[in-house]
Amino acid sequence: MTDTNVEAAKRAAGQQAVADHFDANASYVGIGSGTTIVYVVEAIKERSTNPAIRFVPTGYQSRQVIINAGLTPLGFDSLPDGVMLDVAFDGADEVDSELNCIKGGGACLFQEKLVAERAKKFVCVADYRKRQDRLLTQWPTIPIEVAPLSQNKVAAALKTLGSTNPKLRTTLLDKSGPLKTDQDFYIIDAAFPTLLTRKDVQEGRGKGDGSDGTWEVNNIAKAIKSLTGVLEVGIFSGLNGLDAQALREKDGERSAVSGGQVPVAVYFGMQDGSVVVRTADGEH
Ligand SMILES: O=C(CO)[C@H](O)[C@H](O)COP(=O)(O)O
Repeated sequence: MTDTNVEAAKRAAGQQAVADHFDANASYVGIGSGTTIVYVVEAIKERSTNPAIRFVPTGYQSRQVIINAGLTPLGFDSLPDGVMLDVAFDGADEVDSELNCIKGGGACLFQEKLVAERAKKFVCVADYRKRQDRLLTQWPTIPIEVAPLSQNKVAAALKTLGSTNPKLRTTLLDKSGPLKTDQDFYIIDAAFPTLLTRKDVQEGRGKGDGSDGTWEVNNIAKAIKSLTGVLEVGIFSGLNGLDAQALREKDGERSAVSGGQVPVAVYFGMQDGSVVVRTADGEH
């Protein structure tokens, strides 16, 4: 499989995700980071007719992609109070059968989570390499954004949680030192054994709470997030945006405080040119 085929798979995923989830009358659209999102923006550009539409980026690279496409960016902190994004699109490093994702391969996880949670619908686009049953199957580590001062302390705590080799991410030129995120924080990439899904725990494949060496996705995300010095964890888990929104509306609360981190759908561009769509109901 050549790089050209991987790029074709990404483009096919982006085109179909936009065809299914982008409404040309939308007012606010979240745009994530990475290489696949470029194809989403390309497809949006072909369809967008509303001159007042605004695109909320998840970091520097994402903002540049929006601007280079001739679209108008809007900072997350400029969104009007109480307004949710109509939809947010983003890439993923790995996706499990319950639609939990690992993100942060491009070091943008904090703003990506802010944007995903602010969207009525969060949609992911990826190529076939990211389509797995469990997280940490092919993608090796959980990216974690940490305050520079806390890096040693967090790395030690990650080892006690069972991470074999938490590593500070450096720039491509190793000698230039630690990579800095858009928040001027560091990234620790922490290897753990393959993570269990909720179903795995229900079916007795492990306790999933770390006590027997197994971790379920939501449990490890919470355990890492609770460490002082951790800004955000590159695991997107829990309820999806539509479920979270339905719960808020049922409870009579329509605020834009928190949507879901889990996509309602993930579009995987496949090696044969087709696109597989994974939702809570399965794949088609
Ligand atoms: O989380 C991300 C950046 O932090 C990206 O969305 C993720 O790494 C996917 O990137 P790509 O589309 O290049 O595979």
